[in-house]
Amino acid sequence: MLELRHLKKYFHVGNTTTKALDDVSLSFRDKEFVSILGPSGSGKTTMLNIIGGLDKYDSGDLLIKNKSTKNFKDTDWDAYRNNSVGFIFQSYNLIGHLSILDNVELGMTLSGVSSEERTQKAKDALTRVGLGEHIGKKIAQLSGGQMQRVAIARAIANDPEILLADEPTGALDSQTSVQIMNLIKEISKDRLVIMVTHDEELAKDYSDRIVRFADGKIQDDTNPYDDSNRNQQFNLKRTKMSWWTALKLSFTNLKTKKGRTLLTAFASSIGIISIAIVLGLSNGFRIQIGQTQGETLSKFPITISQVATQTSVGSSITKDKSDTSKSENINYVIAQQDQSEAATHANKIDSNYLDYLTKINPNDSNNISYNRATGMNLLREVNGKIQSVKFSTQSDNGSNMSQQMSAMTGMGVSVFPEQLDQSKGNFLKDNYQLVNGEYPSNPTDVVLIVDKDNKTNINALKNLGFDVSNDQKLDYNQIIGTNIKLVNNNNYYQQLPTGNFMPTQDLTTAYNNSQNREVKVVGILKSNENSRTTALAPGIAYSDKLAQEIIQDNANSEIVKAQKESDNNVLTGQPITSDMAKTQTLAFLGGNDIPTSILIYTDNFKNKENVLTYLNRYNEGKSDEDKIIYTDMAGTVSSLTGGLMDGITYVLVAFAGISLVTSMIMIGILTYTSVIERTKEIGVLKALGARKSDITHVFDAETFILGLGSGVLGVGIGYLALFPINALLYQITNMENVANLNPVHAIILIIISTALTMLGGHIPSKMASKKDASTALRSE
Ligand SMILES: Nc1ncnc2c1ncn2[C@@H]1O[C@H](COP(=O)(O)OP(=O)(O)OP(=O)(O)O)[C@@H](O)[C@H]1O
Repeated sequence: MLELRHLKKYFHVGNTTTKALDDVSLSFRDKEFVSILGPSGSGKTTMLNIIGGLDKYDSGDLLIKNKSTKNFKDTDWDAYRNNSVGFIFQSYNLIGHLSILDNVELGMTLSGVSSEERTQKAKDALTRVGLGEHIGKKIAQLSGGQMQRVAIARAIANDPEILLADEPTGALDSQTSVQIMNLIKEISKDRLVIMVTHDEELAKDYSDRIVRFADGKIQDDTNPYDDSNRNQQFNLKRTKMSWWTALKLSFTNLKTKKGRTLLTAFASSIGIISIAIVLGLSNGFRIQIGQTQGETLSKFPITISQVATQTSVGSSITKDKSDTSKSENINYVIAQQDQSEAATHANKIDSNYLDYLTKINPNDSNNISYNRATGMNLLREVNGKIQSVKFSTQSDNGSNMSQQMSAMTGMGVSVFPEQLDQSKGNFLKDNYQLVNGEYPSNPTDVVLIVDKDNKTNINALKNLGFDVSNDQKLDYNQIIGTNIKLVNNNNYYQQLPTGNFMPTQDLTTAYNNSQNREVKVVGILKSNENSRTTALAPGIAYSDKLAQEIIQDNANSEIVKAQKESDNNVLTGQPITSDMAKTQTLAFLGGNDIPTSILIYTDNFKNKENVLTYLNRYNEGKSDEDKIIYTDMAGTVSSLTGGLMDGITYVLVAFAGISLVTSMIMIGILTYTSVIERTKEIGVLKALGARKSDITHVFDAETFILGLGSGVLGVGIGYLALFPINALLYQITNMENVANLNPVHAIILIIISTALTMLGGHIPSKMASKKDASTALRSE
C-alpha cells in the first residue's frame, strides 16, 4: 500500500540543521493499525505529514501502491490528499464558522460529490462516530471528545484508504480517549491507520504494530512488512472547488465577524460615497448648465449680417507688439483708420453660402432664422374700410422705407426660425406655449407674440389696424382669425406717366384681387416659463417661407424690373448714390432674395462649437475679402463655463478617487489579517485536498463580497445623501433636484469598488494559497 524508501527530510534554520527524517524505510499493509511512538522532536509528525502529502521529502521516495511520487505535481498531491487520505489532528482543526455537517462535507465538496450524496455520506459518518443526534449543533457547542468525533467523521466520510491521526487523544481525558481509540480501532478494520502518539499504553492496547522513532530514525518495528504485492493500481480523481463553495466559505466566515465586516464595508464605501456625490452634483449641474445654455444661447444666436464687426475674427485685427516702449525716439505720426471703421466687413452672402448653411448638421443646430428686407404689401378690412397695414413695431405710421427696413433687421426680429430637420422638434412648440388659437401650420399663418404678462407691443397692433390705446385690453378673439391680404407688386403698385411707381389708390380693387395671398393670425404665443427665450419680440411673427414666397412673386414684377434699370428710386424719384443703397431698395421691393442677416440657434456649447467649426471651414483658403464673418456674443463666456465645470469635476473625482485607493489598501490589510487568522483553515482545506487556486478563490470570494458590499453601500448612502444636499441647494439657489446620480454611473461605481477591493485583496489571497500546509497546521 505505502512504502517509504530511504526518505530524508532536513530542516535548516540558521546554521543548525535538524534531521527530522534521516533515511527512513518503512512499508505499510493495506489494512492495519500502526502506532508511531517516540520522544518529542523525533520526527513522527514530519513523517505523518509527508505520508499525507502535506509536506515534501528532500530525497528518497514515497511509493503509493507501488507508484513513485517523485514526479508528483501539486495537483497530484491535492488529489491524493482528497481521495486517499483522511487526517485527524490533536487539536481537531474544525472550521468554526461552518456547521457540523458542512465541516464533514467539506472534503467531498472539494471533490465534486453531488450535494445529496455528500449530505448522506456525512450523516452516515456522523452516525457512525455516534454524533447522529448532535448534527444541529454548532461546533462551539460541542465537547472536546465530540469535536474529535466530528473530525473523525470528516476524515472517514469520503471513505479514504489511509487514515492519519496525529495524537488524536492528546487533548482528551482518559475515558474519552478510550472511546475515541475504540472508534479508530473499528475504522482500522477496513483501512490503513497510522497514528502518532506518546501514549505507550494506548499504542499497545489498540494497535497491531508499533514503530519506534528516535532522532529521525526507526529504532524498532514490532511487525515489519515486506511489500511484495506489485499489482496494485493507483488512480487519482482531481479536485476542484466551485466558486459557490468559495463564496459560501467566505460568507459564513464574514458572518462570524459581522461588526468588523460592516465597519470595513462602510469605511471603504466612503470613497464610493464621495465619488457618487461628486458625480451626482456634477451631473446635476451639467443638466442645469445645459438648460441655462439652451436659454442663453437662443437669446444669443450666432449672427451673420451683411455688415459684420470684425471683433470676433482673431486674424483680422492684429496688434503691433513691437513699438510699445520707445515713444521718445519717434519723430513721425501714423495715419490710422478709425477702429470701428476698420472693424466693419461686408459679408458677401450669396446663394452658395445659403446652400452651405442648409447643410449644417441638424443635430448641431436645427433652427436658423433669416431676416430679409422684403417689404410686404398688406391690406386689411377694418370696419368695412380697406386700409394698408404692416408687421412692424415702428411707431411711424407712414411708409418710410428706411424705417421699415430697419425694423426688420437685428435682434427682436419677428421671423421665426426655419428647421433644417423637420423631424427633430419644433422651435415654436419647444420654446413657446400657446396662449390661444393654434400653432402656425402654413407659410401664411402668422402669430402674435406676447410677454409673460400677455403684453404685446402697441405699435404692432396699431400697424395691424387696431385702434388701441396704452394698456387697453383686447379679447383673444379680436386678434385670432384676423385676415390680411398680401398683394403682389403688380397689383399693388401702379406706374405713373413719369415712369415712377406709387401704391395704388384703389385699395378695394387691390384687396379683392384673386391673386392675393391670404395671411391669417392663427395664434397667440408666449415663451415657455423654463425656456425664457426671447428670440421673438412681442408683436407679429411670421415664417421665412412667407418672405420667400413674396420674393418669388415679386422677383419679376414691373417695379422690380424698372428699379433694376434705374439709378433713381422708382418710388421717390430720388437718385440712388451707392450700390448698397440700390441693393437695399431692390430687396425691399422683393427683387433680392439674399437675407440681410442670418441667426443660427444652438442648444449647447458643444453644438455651437461644431457649428462655428463648420462656419470657419467655409472661410478656409478664402481671401480676407471673401470671408464671411459671424458674430458670437455668447461664445467667450460659454467655453469658459464648460471647461471650468469639467475641470472642477475632474479635480473632485480625483480627490474622491484617493479615498477609493485608501479603502483598497484597507481591504488589502483586512484580507491579510483574515489570511493570518484563517491560517489553520487554510491548512485544513489543504489537508482535505484544496488546490492553491481554491485557497485563492476563498479569499478572492471574501474580497468580492466586501467590495460588492461596500460598493452597494456606498452608492446607497450616496443616493440618500443627495436628498439633504438637494434640499440645501434648493434653499441656497432655488434650483430643484440639482444633484442627481446617473444609474449607469452608480453601476460603474459598484463594479469599480468590487474590482478595486478584489485587486487590493488579491495579493494576500495569493500569499494564503502559497502557505505550506504542514506549517499552516502547526500554527496556533
Ligand atoms: N517547519 C519546520 N522548520 C524547522 N524545523 C522543523 C519544522 N518542522 C519540524 N521541525 C523540526 O523537526 C523535528 C521533528 O519534528 P516533529 O514535529 O516531526 O517531531 P515529533 O516527533 O512529531 O514531535 P512531537 O512529538 O513533539 O510532536 C523537530 O526537531 C522540529 O523542531
